[in-house]
Amino acid sequence: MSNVYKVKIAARLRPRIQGEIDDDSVKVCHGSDDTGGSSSSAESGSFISVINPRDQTQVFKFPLSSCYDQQSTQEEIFENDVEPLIDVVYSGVTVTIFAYGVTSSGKTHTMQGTKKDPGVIPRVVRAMFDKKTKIHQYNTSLAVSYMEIYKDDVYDLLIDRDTAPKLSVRENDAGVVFVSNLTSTPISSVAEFDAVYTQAAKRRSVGATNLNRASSRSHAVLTIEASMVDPIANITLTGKINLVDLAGSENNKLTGNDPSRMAESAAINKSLSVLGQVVHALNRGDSRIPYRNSKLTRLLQDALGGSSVGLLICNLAPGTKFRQDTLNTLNFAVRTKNVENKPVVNERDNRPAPKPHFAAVSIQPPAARPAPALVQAISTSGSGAGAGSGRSRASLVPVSRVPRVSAYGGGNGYLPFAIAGPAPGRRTTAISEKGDDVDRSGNLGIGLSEKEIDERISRAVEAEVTRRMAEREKEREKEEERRSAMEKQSTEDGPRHRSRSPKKEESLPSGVLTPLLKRHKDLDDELKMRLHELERKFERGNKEIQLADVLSPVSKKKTGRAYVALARAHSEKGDLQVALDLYRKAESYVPDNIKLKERIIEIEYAVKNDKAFVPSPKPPKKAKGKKKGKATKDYPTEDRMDVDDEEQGGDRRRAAVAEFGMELTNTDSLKRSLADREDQNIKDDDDVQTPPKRQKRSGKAKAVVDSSEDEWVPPAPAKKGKLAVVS
Ligand SMILES: Nc1ncnc2c1ncn2[C@@H]1O[C@H](COP(=O)(O)OP(=O)(O)OP(=O)(O)O)[C@@H](O)[C@H]1O
Repeated sequence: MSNVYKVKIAARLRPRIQGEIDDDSVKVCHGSDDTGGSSSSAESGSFISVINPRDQTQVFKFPLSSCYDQQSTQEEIFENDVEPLIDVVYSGVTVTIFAYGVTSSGKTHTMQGTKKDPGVIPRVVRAMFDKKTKIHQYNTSLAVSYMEIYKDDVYDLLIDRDTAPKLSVRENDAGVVFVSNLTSTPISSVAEFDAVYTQAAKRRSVGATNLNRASSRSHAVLTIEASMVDPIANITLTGKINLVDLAGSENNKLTGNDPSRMAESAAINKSLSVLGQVVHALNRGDSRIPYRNSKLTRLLQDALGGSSVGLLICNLAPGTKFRQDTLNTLNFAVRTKNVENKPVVNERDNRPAPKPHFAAVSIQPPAARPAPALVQAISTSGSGAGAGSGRSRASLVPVSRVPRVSAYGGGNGYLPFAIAGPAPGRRTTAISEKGDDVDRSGNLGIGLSEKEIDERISRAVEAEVTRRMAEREKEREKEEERRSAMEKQSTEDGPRHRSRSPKKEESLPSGVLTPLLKRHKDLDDELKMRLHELERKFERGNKEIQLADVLSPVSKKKTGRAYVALARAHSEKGDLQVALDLYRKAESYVPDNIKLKERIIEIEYAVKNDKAFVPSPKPPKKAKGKKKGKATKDYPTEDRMDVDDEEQGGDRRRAAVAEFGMELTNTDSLKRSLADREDQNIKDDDDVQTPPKRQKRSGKAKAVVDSSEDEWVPPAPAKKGKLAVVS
């Protein structure tokens, strides 16, 4: 696998604070040193050891690439783990650093720090400006945005608290998640940033008292975006760094009984729990990752299993009362370190887009080229990124693990990773102000109205039906010829052969076959015919089902509706066989429609018995209830299948059932009974049985796995006094 970068994990144990009881049960160790140390290094094989709170003789060991002990400085963390990422940002890649940990474990201290002891954020900004002056081939500009997620709502921290509306998180067709209308303020110096940030940070804390928003109870996301315009190559690279100070997970018992506190706490725990589920699902390689279950994970999705570079700083508190939380945090850390991202360079081609040829109008995948060598250098996965230093436009491939992209190509405006509001002068064409995909109508690529599409479907269906009918007619003629040839042959062959011919059976003197046998023979013939028909239908149906599988629910309904309309028209004209075929096709798209099934039975009966079929009149509009409205929405009045006159249709159906029995009349029943018989054979042969309980049990197992997301579950007991390695 190329270009894979694992999320990097650092852990930092903060010093004991006043009044805190620290029993030394959490230690930072480096290499063979089990006693702790003062520095950390990715190469040292460092780990955190924690004494099991339930069994003091057992020690758990969590190996992580960077472990910082109580004496570690802000500078160390920045230099070891953060500074190398600045170059990654300037290569056009998105970087996300997030601080995770229980309340008061030191997340804000690590990310923000104090004036005297600045943390990651101010250091990153300074480094960004320093680096900017060294990049000469680009015209580089920086911009900042800052938001918080409070009780699963997103607020802009760069605008006045009183006027700050809830912002919506959106995703365009290219899979880019962004915050609609988030302010992005250009900054030209560290001082300018400081002014903006100080103001915003105040808003956050003011919110804690006035508007029921507290900094420690919201997730704060600060984004510095670097736009690098290369005037010679006519491209723009956009690198970003998202600095996320997560709210602390906390024990509800400690938050007090204040209902609003409890609600905050529940929201925090829920979003962090979803974060855990996302990591767990990524580790399991699930096809569905529950990013959408919280705003936090939606916004962080690019950093977890996406196309950005991620660094998770796990903050740990030394106090005994935090021991269980420390284990939870470390458990989360070891899981996250297996999450893989596939970073891409966000590059926009500034050349005007060529006029699209009518036959090739489609949404262009984004420009993405392999992440630069710098990403390789910082990658701990060892898999290496592609070189990609050339400026030529790379092939347009989706690169993230989940089908998602970081840039929007096709000569349109660039839309950066997740957290982005509409900045002035850009991302104008790919995404509208409201975050809607401007090309929504063009999604179909051919600018047709729904009516035109329906008409086209109808025409295509009609043409296909005509073709198939002609085919069937030819087959019938051939069959007829074959049969008459056989008959001729048997007549010529004389009495010996004639005695074995079916004709002979038919010509048996009356009374030799009892009426029962006669009926048996009729049923046998009928069954053969039906089986033959079923086989053909199965083949045909398979194709329809395959097509139905790839259509959206709306398209399925539309196609089903088109078939129903055509079928109805044919049944009115008296072409019952054609109508039947069309109704069956419709069934592939709307398999659960009972009325449609009934209609099929009725027409089958009419065809079989060569009887006329009069479609039941359309029902008068019922002026009540939402329920009816819904049905009408599914099927427009003229086409919908809930139009049967129960008495008329029901009689016919009952007659059909009486005549053929369900096995012969209702294809589903026949299929089912055949399938049942098949199943039974398999069981008899192999004695394979799936106990119904099994599913129940697996359900329970899942519940255990899920619950383990939030609560640390000790691994199988290790030998007393030994280390249990959690990796
Ligand atoms: N490395 C450190 N060195 C010195 N003091 C620290 C360190 N880490 C944290 N602290 C102190 O510990 C206290 C709690 O830290 P902080 O507010 O950063 O925690 P937090 O995890 O952000 O909490 P919350 O989730 O409630 O926001 C603060 O008083 C902070 O100054």
